[in-house]
Amino acid sequence: TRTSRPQRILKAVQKNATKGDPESVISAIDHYCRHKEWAMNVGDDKGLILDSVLTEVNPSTALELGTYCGYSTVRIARLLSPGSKLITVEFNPAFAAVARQIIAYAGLQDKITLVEGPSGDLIPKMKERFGIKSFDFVFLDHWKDRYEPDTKLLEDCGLLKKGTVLLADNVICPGTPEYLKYVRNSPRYESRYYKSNLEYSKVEDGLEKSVFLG
Ligand SMILES: O=C(NC/C=C/[C@H]1OC[C@H](O)[C@@H]1O)c1cc([N+](=O)[O-])cc(O)c1O
Ligand SMILES: [Mg+2]
Repeated sequence: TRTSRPQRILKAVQKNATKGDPESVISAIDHYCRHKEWAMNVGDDKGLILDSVLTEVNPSTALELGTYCGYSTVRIARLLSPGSKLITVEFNPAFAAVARQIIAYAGLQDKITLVEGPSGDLIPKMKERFGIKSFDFVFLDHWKDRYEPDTKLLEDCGLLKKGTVLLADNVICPGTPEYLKYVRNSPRYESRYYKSNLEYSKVEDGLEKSVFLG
């Protein structure tokens, strides 16, 4: 049977990127997805906003919901200070298998823990399993109808602290209306919209940055 799109993305990385060089892995994926076949990576345009927010926050402990092929996982981990950690959650085992290989190709496996399973089940286990007190930064990029319930779950599990930054992809396209309503109306968050475009496209999309006020 045909290869999968994630497998073709992995092949493009192995062919065009340099082992141990995260920038070349990011460029290889962006080039493939812009010129060969679209894929749901956060991409280069929104990726620059992700980079700038990350540099500002400089998280010691970060969480990503929705790994897919590991594009944003590599984007985040490459900017982490020594000793900082990123936990990334992926439900789909086939996606996770490709992501592990792309993360290893970038040489970032020591900074990243990829956990397979539903975010709703894994979030309540974060403290006991990974010794996490709280997250400094959360990137939401998984199923769009899970952003709001998982944010409430992170609150209820005491995984957010005063100043934790949530950054959500796709708040316009495909859209996350319930999540936007929640963070923009809740007195516990200070939210701001960063207008951009859907990855490898001219369609509008953007990132919502929400600071937890405690
Ligand atoms: O569904 C999207 N992401 C959710 C990913 C869902 C997958 O990741 C978690 C789970 O394994 C699921 O199979 C998405 C969709 C579009 N899109 O334009 O359709 C653009 C994006 O940036 C997206 O993150
Ligand atoms: Mg996305």
